[in-house]
Amino acid sequence: MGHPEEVDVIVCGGGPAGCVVAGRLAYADPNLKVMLIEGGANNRDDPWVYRPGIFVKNMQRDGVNEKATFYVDSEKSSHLRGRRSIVPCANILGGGSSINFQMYTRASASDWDDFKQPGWTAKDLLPLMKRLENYQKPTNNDTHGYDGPIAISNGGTITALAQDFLRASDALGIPFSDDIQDLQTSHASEIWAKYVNRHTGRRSDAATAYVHSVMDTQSNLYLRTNARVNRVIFEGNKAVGVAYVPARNRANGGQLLETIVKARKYVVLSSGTLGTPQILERSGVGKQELLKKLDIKCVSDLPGVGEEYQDHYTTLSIFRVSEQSHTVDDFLRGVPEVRRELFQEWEVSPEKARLSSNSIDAGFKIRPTEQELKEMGPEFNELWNKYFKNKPDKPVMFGSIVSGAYADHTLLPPGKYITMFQYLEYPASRGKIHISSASPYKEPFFDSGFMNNKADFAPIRWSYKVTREIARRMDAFRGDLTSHHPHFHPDSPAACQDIDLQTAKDILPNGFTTALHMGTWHRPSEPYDANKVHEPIKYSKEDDKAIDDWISDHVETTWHSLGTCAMKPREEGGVVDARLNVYGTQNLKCVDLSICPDNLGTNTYSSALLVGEKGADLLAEDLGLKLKLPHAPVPHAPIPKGVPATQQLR
Ligand SMILES: Cc1cc2nc3c(=O)[nH]c(=O)nc-3n(C[C@H](O)[C@H](O)[C@H](O)COP(=O)(O)OP(=O)(O)OC[C@H]3O[C@@H](n4cnc5c(N)ncnc54)[C@H](O)[C@@H]3O)c2cc1C
Repeated sequence: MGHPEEVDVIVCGGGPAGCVVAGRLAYADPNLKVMLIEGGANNRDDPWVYRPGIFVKNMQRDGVNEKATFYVDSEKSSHLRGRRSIVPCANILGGGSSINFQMYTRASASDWDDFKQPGWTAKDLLPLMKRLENYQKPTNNDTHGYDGPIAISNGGTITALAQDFLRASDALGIPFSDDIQDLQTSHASEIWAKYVNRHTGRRSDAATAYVHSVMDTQSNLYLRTNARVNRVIFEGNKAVGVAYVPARNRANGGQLLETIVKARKYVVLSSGTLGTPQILERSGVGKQELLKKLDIKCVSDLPGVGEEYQDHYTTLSIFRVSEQSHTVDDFLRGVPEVRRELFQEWEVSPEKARLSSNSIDAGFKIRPTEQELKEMGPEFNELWNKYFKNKPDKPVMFGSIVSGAYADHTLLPPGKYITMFQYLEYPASRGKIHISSASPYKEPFFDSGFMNNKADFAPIRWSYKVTREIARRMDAFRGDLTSHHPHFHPDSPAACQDIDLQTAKDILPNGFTTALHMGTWHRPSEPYDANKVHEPIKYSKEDDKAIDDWISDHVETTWHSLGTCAMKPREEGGVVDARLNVYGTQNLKCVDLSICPDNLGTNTYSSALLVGEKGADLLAEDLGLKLKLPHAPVPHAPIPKGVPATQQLR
């Protein structure tokens, strides 16, 4: 079917927020013509999307994986000891929800209240949080929903390592809770839920939930993929359409090959935190001086566009575990028989298969004690007093355990691993993104801003220590993988220790070099026994410095970009108002995580969906529509036939 040249609403960018808006509006009124334009490929029925356990593959930067765009810092950062950070971002229909790690968490109530915008308090948003969820876990609070299109469950399996982690966390004063995603809990651990449908074993992505579901039953939702939105077309300051170009500039002698589509009622920008500000600037909405320099006609002078970029920061430390542990290392390494077994298991019974899981089964949210605060230095304490002290629902750090090494296995010795993730939830550092040319094919100027505020070091340092203490108290623990830890002085009591000799013999029982005396390379300890671990490791000032250097060298994105088109007053650098209208324009809204004026303490898929739901409500009001609840039934084709598929390794 050819695409119309004019529709009612154009949604630019098919991430979670864009999918919610396009799907909800099209489903509300079959006579409303809605077009969704997405820069990446269609995700429909792609087994490399819908099988939860293969998610790591989406992060391969090998020139073949097209599901992600990798934003690289334009300049080296002195805060990262001369390194450039890299922020991967989705490039596929469904956006982040088609490639993300599927970890389900939610922001604290005060995060939304802190936006200080009418209609955006946690109380206002709670009904929308509920209407998007198909919550498939037992719970004893009233904040979840059961009839929505997005499935949340524990996935196919929970590893014994997760229980080991929860017991060890409890020993350290982090109590177990049934549900720490109740918008209030800020210091507890839980079995970490996943965006996986427990009945089908599939990833619960936003395109399947909101877009394919509507396209299966109605014909008023037009989907254009592999098409990059170049700019919004204005008449005066009124948005009346968009111009898009092919995702690859490989024809037409390098000239722009624009296709114009008209929008009778609204243009919605949902191209994500790193995409939306670029479209705005190319369209003449941004800082006047920048637009002038690039010869772009200014429609609205908004210096806040592209500023105040935020993320969450991750460090990861890797530990050895016993050979008896169940980890996904051999699957990730590509051991053929293990891979075949797991893929076949998924084809036969996806609802209970190991692949119907991300192997991230447990995690915690934590706040420091008074004593810990004293050790965290003046910069963090100042931030604490301003930001956290009177907001008891805000955690400072998240932590989680992966049952395997989240790392390139070619760099690791044989054996089994767990990875401890430490996530800083409310960094004080800020970055920015701006176009460097009017061409949609030119790389933008990007500064992630990671660690450019000193206050961000102390909480990461603290949580590195906490997760190390947890690992040591786990029954499965067999040492630190020294390459993935700070380089402490060998004489320090904090120095990392690798596997003991028994574990070495378990890994390579017939190896001629197992337990070889080359003492400087392997510093084996006494056999590990978690029952004997009672005292925490003591760290000197020098050790803390080693941790801070390690943070500078290895801190990474948590893939939770937000904040570049903030919803706040125009005179404070705001880009959109509380109804998500772009200041100084008409018929133009931004609906994605770029609109967040402050950080949200959560893995951000839930928040992107929520912003999409709120945006859909606001647009429905503007258009005089009533959204239909529940949403269209979510398709799950092709239904597994109980036989192994042929195209498993592509
Ligand atoms: C690798 C990774 C792992 C993550 N893990 C988790 C997790 O475990 N749990 C969790 O809760 N969250 C996770 N997230 C975060 C979550 O997925 C994102 O916060 C969420 O997807 C953001 O939604 P969005 O709608 O704002 O934008 P995005 O998801 O970024 O979607 C924007 C879309 O717009 C498209 N686009 C961009 N520019 C253009 C253009 N010019 N024209 C047309 N289309 C364009 C992009 O291709 C993309 O599809 C992860 C994200 C990533 C990338």
